[in-house]
Amino acid sequence: MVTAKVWVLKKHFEGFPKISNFDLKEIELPNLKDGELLLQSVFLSVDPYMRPYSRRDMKEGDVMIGTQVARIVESKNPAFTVGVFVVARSGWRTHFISDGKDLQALPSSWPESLPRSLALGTIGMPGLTAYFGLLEVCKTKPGETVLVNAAAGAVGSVVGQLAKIWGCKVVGCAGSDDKVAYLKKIGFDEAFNYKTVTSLDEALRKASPDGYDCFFDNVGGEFASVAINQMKKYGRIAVCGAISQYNDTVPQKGPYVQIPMIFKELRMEGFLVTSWNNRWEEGLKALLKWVMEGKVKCHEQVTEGFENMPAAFIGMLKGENLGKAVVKV
Ligand SMILES: NC(=O)C1=CN([C@@H]2O[C@H](COP(=O)(O)OP(=O)(O)OC[C@H]3O[C@@H](n4cnc5c(N)ncnc54)[C@H](OP(=O)(O)O)[C@@H]3O)[C@@H](O)[C@H]2O)C=CC1
Ligand SMILES: CCCCC/C=C\CC(=O)/C=C/C=C/C=C/[C@@H](O)CCCC(=O)O
Repeated sequence: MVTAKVWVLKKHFEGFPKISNFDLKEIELPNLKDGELLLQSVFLSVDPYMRPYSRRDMKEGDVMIGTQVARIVESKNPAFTVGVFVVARSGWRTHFISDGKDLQALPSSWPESLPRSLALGTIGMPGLTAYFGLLEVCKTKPGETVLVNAAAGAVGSVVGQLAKIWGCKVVGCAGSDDKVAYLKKIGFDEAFNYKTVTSLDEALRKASPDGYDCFFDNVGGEFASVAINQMKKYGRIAVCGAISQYNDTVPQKGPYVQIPMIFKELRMEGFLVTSWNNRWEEGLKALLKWVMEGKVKCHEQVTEGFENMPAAFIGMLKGENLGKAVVKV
């Protein structure tokens, strides 16, 4: 019998998550039945969506939702062999049993030298979010100017690099000087620390005096209110996330966007990366190629130890991560 460790949501979040919202439990896993697999998590993802989705999808006592890279350690399913690595959506667990239906194998061309944790970030759901958000929502054209916030994160850092590959000028903002330096290192044309600029309006105007053709919004709130007034005519706004609001106990006002939307004939479109589930293979293949060619640089914020999952999650929400936040078990 294998004992799995799991993190459960002990108490729904009120405002910013706290360590006390979580409880670490042990579960004795049964012996495998025919067709089943036993897997061990090697890397687990902590993502912003877990904060709003927990209230919508979970009840207290449930195992926290989430994805992991896991290794097959025992198999009673001829389609899966011991030692193979997959991406699963089994939540915050060290070990789990699967019938194989909900597992995604890493791309067959995944090189041994490439960290498998990237399957949770640049060459995974966040990278695909950037890929489809730019390609299918922003529909960037060469020579256009793209703005992205939370730009040093899992999604934002890929947005900026893909926009560069696709011939755009890229402006990014992030919440620390180290992150701004990183953005310039990976090719952003302009980058600034939104926490220290005296005026966001001036910082955006200085970065691109002619304004923005595309705005890839990961943050929402006040930032969006300011940025929308600097969109060019017929600009496109991809509403990817609103992390500035996930921990609010009282909904923020605004942003009041109607006048610039009309006057500049803007298109603002919310999207979920899961809308392109049937094209994830296409995106992963492209992202893997760009990473191997060195055209897309990756950075991970690795937290060691399953026991530190809540701290890694809270840290990411506070902006302590540069690049994709993952937990190494
Ligand atoms: N629509 C979709 O399908 C998907 C949407 N998303 C969304 O994309 C966004 C980025 O996700 P992801 O790349 O995984 O996360 P990141 O790796 O970017 O980590 C979150 C970052 O958000 C920034 N942040 C946190 N709070 C605030 C705040 N109050 N104001 C401004 N910035 C803040 C911090 O960076 P900083 O230092 O810049 O403050 C923090 O590092 C999220 O909104 C997420 O919900 C992600 C995946 C799929
Ligand atoms: C409930 C309000 C939600 C408002 C928008 C919040 C977040 C947008 C966002 O971050 C969406 C992310 C989607 C991620 C999808 C990931 C899947 O691959 C796995 C989801 C995990 C699971 O369903 O178990």
